[in-house]
Amino acid sequence: MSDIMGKTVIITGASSGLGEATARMLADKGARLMLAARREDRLKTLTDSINAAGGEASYQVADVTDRNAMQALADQTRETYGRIDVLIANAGLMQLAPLDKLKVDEWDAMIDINIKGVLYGLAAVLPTMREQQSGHIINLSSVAGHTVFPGAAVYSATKYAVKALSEGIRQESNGEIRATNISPGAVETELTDHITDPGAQEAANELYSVAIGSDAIARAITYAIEQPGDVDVNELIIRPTQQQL
Ligand SMILES: NC(=O)C1=CN([C@@H]2O[C@H](COP(=O)(O)OP(=O)(O)OC[C@H]3O[C@@H](n4cnc5c(N)ncnc54)[C@H](OP(=O)(O)O)[C@@H]3O)[C@@H](O)[C@H]2O)C=CC1
Ligand SMILES: O=CCS(=O)(=O)O
Repeated sequence: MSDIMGKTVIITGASSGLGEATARMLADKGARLMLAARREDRLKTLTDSINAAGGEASYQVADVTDRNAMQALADQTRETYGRIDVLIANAGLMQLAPLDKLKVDEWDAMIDINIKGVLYGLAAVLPTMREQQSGHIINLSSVAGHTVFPGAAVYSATKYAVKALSEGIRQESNGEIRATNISPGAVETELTDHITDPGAQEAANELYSVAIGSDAIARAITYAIEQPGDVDVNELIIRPTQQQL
């Protein structure tokens, strides 16, 4: 199976931003979706809207930091659709602040969601993909996974880790699993809403003054999925044309 029609796709972090935009685009192209996040009201609204428009979507509430919940998500996807073709490990948290502020709880949360969340998703779907001898893991890294800037050290560390995981999956794929690392720059979503440090918020407002829309990233993810099965798009960086960082 090489294009999108009929492919079963799990999207974590589907309740807003990039996950929601990608869900809508893939549904339009005939993917069968399992949408996951913590906010059930958002997931239900999105799922109903996709199904009402003739698409095929289900949802499951799942916290990516809970390994059992991620396994249950994969199990439910198999039960609903019979297979798992693509995992989009998109759920993420960005809490920028200088290291001196010692926002250790925020460091923990970013490490848990951005790194362990990606790993728990991988652990949940990999056995099924091996059994199928095919699958596609799409991880959301960031421009911050390619460069570091003041206030972003811990967020960057998590996104460098995501990039390393994507490359590791590629190298160990044994020709069965495609691995795509997506690195967006500033995109208009709820991502910056979780910054608690006023100085970092101000810097983020400046960086995000040139932000582009979520559809740009949805198109990049769609491009990676719709390639023929022997073509593995490994790395895409998508920035606003006006972004300097
Ligand atoms: N927007 C941007 O400029 C950029 C974004 N990215 C990355 O893209 C990804 C998506 O972010 P974006 O759409 O922008 O931001 P949003 O804040 O809009 O979306 C984040 C999503 O992650 C989900 N999420 C957060 N924590 C958890 C958790 N513990 N368990 C399950 N789901 C969780 C949220 O859902 P809920 O709260 O309902 O659980 C939400 O759906 C992130 O990995 C981010 O780092 C990378 C570079 C740039
Ligand atoms: O992940 C966030 C995008 S940027 O700040 O690194 O450009």
